[in-house]
Amino acid sequence: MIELRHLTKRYRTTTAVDDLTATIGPGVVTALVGPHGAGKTTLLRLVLGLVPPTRGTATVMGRRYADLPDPMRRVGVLLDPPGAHGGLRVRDHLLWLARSNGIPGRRVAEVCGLTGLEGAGRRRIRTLPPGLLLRLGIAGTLLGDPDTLIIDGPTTGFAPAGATWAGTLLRTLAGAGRTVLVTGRRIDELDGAADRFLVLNRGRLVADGSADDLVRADAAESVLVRCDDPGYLARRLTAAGAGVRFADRDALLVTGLRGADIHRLTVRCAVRLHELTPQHTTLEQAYRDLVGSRVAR
Ligand SMILES: Nc1ncnc2c1ncn2[C@@H]1O[C@H](COP(=O)(O)OP(=O)(O)OP(=O)(O)O)[C@@H](O)[C@H]1O
Repeated sequence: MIELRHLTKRYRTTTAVDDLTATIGPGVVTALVGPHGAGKTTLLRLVLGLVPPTRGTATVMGRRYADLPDPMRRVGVLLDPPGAHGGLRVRDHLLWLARSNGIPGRRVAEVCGLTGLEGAGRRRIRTLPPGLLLRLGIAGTLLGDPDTLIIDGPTTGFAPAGATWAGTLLRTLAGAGRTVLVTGRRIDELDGAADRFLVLNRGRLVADGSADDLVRADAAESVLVRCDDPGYLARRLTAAGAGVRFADRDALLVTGLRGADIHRLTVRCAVRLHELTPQHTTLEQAYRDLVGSRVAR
């Protein structure tokens, strides 16, 4: 269980994390998603005590990470792929990691089995392709059999098969009762992996829910409108406080007003309506609507 209470981190001119409150519980994979600079890494660094908060608290199982006894057995952390010891063989890297944390060497074979690295134990780390490096990173987080896993970008930059593999493993680990927190910039890459999304934009939590919740919330607010004078209607809708953009040359996508209100307005300003359809959006579109045009590739 990870608890964030009014968590805030200000750098000189930037509020990287802004008054964030959330509980990240066991049994599901929770994904922290947001574009470049949204504050994801800062949030993880705050949880791990690598930077002090300006305000608020972050605890793991009720304690600050720095106060956890034997943290590697409680929290498995992967912030960067393990590239630093490129000359080491996979098995030796994991053995070194286990021994330096008081974990029995037999765990190495177990975590290699869990992550599909059985055949790669003798390979040198610098020869591993990104997908195997990710597996090695995750294997390292599992050595201490922790209740909580924090993994930065497990699906970022990998081929779809690698992202699917990571998603399936993370779901299995969460299904066994662990708390699993992952991050990413692209929500579509995490769609199969995560049960719950915390969407971060400019340091603020702008949505919290399942993929279905996010899609439903977005669809409820968005209506496609076709009429004989979209430019004029767009101005009237904007004046009425709606968000309006052109979906194509003669269709408007309207947010902030319900279909019935839009209909009333078209009658009042004598615009002939051709179509008024609440939108069934995609997760990707819902995410774009939440974070604006800042979605990174
Ligand atoms: N040490 C620092 N000093 C000053 N500003 C910082 C520092 N670390 C992060 N920031 C700023 O805080 C904001 C959030 O950055 P952060 O790295 O947490 O975002 P992110 O969501 O992880 O982005 P990315 O996906 O690009 O890694 C950015 O505006 C960044 O420039």
